[in-house]
Amino acid sequence: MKVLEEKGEVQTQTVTDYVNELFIQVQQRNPHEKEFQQAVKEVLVSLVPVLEKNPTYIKHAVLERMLEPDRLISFKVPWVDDAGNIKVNRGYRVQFNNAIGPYKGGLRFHSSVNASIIKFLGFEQIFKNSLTGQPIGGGKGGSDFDPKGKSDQEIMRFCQSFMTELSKYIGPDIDVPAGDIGVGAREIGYLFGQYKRLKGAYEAGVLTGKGVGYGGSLGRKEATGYGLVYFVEEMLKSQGLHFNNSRVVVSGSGNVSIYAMEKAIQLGAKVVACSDSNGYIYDPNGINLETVKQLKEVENKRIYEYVKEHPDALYQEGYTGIWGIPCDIALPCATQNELNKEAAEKLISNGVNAVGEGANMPSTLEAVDTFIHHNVLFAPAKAANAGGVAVSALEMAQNSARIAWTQDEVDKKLQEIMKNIYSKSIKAAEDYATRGNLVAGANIAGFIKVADAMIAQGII
Ligand SMILES: NC(=O)C1=CN([C@@H]2O[C@H](COP(=O)(O)OP(=O)(O)OC[C@H]3O[C@@H](n4cnc5c(N)ncnc54)[C@H](O)[C@@H]3O)[C@@H](O)[C@H]2O)C=CC1
Ligand SMILES: O=C(O)CCC(=O)C(=O)O
Repeated sequence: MKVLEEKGEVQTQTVTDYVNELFIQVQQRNPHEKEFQQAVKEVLVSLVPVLEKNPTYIKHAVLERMLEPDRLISFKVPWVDDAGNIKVNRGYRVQFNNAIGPYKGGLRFHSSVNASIIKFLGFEQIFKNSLTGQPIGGGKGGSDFDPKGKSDQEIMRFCQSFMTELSKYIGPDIDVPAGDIGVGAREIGYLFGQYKRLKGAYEAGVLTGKGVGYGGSLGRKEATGYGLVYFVEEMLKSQGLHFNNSRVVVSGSGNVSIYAMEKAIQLGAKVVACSDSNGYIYDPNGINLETVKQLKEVENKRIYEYVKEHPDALYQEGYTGIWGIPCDIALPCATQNELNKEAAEKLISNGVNAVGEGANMPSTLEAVDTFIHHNVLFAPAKAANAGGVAVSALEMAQNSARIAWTQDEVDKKLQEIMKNIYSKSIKAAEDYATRGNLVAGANIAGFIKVADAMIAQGII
């Protein structure tokens, strides 16, 4: 491909051809991995102006090297259920890129988990982690194990078996997993216990999201949801808007969703709807967060139970209908591709001002284009949900220094990090002629730091 003249002018068409060819290679090398291909496509399109201005990234084959994970580990996870039956699940860890720090990213336990989902998450994590400004590379992992309906003892046995294999590949300076869908403080506790037992050493920094009593950071539980709202507030402010007095719809009712609702309510918003994978609730009086926390964090119940305590609220089966509820701000916080073009159009026709992605890749490519085309303020996941991993990196820092910061100290650092990510993304969008487009800005700013580190470190 003749695009490598470092000093010569590189034609727009040529770079676009180069990027298109790269995408075809990704499709051929990763057939059937539609989520991974989707995540790659969004990034490649954003990077065209960067490659035009800096052909050195093409010369050094930075993208070719970045699109191939350093390694994808897949392993057997045998475990025994309460009835004595032997079960086998598949575990994964993708170690995508460690140019700027140890691999870092969560573990997802959900029946839908496969290589494509783990690779899309790991790929996005490279850019997100770079945006935080902290020394963390990109990784992700998980299993097709579904914790729903499993007893505590079954979950413990599964986690112990999973860690028995995973422990061969991780370490505080190698790869540091954390939680994601289906993995919270309970699972991290079991995983940490097994790692400690296998290594015979207390390596606190090997996992983040630990309980605060044994090396976890105050504020980690809240970090992704709070960080999302801090980011969106910054974006709203640029247009003279605020959460105060706004009407908000938040999908999901897990870790990210609950703390996004909490911070939005603290800032004066009225949150009128949330959901789980079965359906959604609409409460015209504003969601009672204590009830949601009790159902989801304590009792592990379905969201429809909410209406038993709040008779004015309505429950609807199906999770996409939530986007038909009129709101000023929509925060998709459940899972990938939960918001499609049709849902985006519905939100727009109902007058939505802003969308902030708490989940990873919750909007389809068509939905993102629709929001941008209609000038809806749009905060992409890589930037907007980076608060979780950012506080994970703060947890690693506290573990290394053997100190513990207060909730307030952590929260101040989180606010600062989210503001920086916002301004970095806005500036990158402006520098590369995509003014106001945070999708492009976040991809570009995240990419440049990692790409420069890769070039500095040679062909590896
Ligand atoms: N936990 C964290 O720190 C971070 C999580 N994320 C992303 O946020 C999203 C949510 O993660 P968590 O809150 O941690 O998980 P969680 O397991 O605590 O909650 C997930 C929520 O999404 C719902 N859900 C799952 N599949 C769904 C579907 N198909 N339709 C509708 N709802 C569905 C579940 O019912 C639950 O309410 C995921 O995309 C995750 O990758 C992103 C950054 C950090
Ligand atoms: O805290 C972490 O390391 C992981 C967070 C995560 O999985 C994510 O940002 O999607």
